[in-house]
Amino acid sequence: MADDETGSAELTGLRQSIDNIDAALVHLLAERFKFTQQVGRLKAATGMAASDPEREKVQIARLRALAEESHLDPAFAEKFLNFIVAEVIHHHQSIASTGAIATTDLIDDLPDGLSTDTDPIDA
Ligand SMILES: O=C(O)C(=O)C[C@]1(C(=O)O)C=C[C@@H](O)C=C1
Repeated sequence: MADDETGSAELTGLRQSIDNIDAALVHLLAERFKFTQQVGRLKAATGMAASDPEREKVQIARLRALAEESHLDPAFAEKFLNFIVAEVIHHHQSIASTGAIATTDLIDDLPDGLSTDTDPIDA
């Protein structure tokens, strides 16, 4: 087989694994947002604040340590968590003020390189 054919077959195989992982990430995020939606309802019903900076500090420290163990850039892990948590807080605020997650809500201050124009919850 010519080198370019070998390379292209290998690329296809690698992309299959990447696609599987991307699918798993979407499923995991969907489950996470289902749970945070319940947290948002609980917080709204009991008058708790949407955000909890102390909890976030613990989560960031834990994820940075896990990232280091796994040879993932800890700064990326922190940025990724912050991105998700910012969206969750937005949802919590929507639930508290309207009783529902506003699908038109967008995050304005995204970390560099991250952007969204859709809501992660397909409610
Ligand atoms: O644990 C909470 O209190 C949440 O609201 C969940 C969550 C998260 O997404 O992990 C979101 C916002 C808080 O600031 C901290 C954590």
